[in-house]
Amino acid sequence: AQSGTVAADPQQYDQAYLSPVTIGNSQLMLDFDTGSADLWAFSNETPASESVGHAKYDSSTGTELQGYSWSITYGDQSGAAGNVYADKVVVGGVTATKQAVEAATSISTSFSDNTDSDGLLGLAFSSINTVTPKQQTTFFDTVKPTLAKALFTCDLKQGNAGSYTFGYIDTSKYTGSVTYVPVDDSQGFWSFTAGGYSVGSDNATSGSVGVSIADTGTSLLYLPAAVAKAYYAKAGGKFDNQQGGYTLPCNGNAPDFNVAIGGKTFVVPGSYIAYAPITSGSQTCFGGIQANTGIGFNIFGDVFLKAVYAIFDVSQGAPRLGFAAQ
Ligand SMILES: O=C(CCCl)NNC1=[NH+]CCN1
Repeated sequence: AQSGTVAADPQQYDQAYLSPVTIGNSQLMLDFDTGSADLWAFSNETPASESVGHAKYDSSTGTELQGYSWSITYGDQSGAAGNVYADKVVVGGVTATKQAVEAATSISTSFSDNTDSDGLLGLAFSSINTVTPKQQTTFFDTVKPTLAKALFTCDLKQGNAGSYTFGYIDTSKYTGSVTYVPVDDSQGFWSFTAGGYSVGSDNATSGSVGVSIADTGTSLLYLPAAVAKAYYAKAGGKFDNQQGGYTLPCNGNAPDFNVAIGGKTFVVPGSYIAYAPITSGSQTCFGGIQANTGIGFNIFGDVFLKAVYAIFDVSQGAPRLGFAAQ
């Protein structure tokens, strides 16, 4: 049975985390994304003007799936589209011999401009894979039958290399016990229900955060408008239309955000919520917590995930998420 581990290297401000992946004879840095289900890469089929500075998948090692195509748009309105190949994909020693690899023929500017990232490796449920006429499986779903345990884990860190594992849980990566919650995969996401919250030292949680997805592909933590408002009222922040979200002082006094999941309280340090100066050198920071207005559910992105050890587990039949403090 297979198992393995791969580094998750943070970009500036932990905006995304990149992991080395071998596809055919190409070595690329991909953004592992539990909020989507396509494995796509810059490729020899990507216009040169859109792929400056990126490593590219050389599709000559693959078998083209004739007439297949893909097209994806993400929550932040970025996107890409292209053709499909079957090729060997290796992640941390775990091998998929015939993985659907989606070669980009067009890519939005936010991906072209981010030269650290050579594509995405989707880890949401294959039910939202965009390949047509025949939907394809994610890397995790492809290798799942060969894994020692049908699960993968995510150990992201603030400003330091973390890791993803496939097929095993690294018990040295967390403290205390793991709290498991049921996952509703009906929309293709790792969706769970978060409970009460509190701000700063008062640890008695109140209110209810609600339906949320665990999404490594999203940088920030998107919460109900009322929860975001309550946080920034205590953090001395404000909603800044010009910045398009809440901002707060970068002065190191931001309060922690505490949220109950499965009856256990998890703490997002205030330092993660003073996310990044709005412009270089500014004493005003863009907030790591923002309102989920227009999304329809909460997104527990990297600002939350780098505070915990997360286990994406389908080994019990029904999918579940495990969270532990790190
Ligand atoms: O698209 C989403 C949000 C799903 Cl609700 N997350 N994944 C991702 N990948 C690139 C930007 N965002």
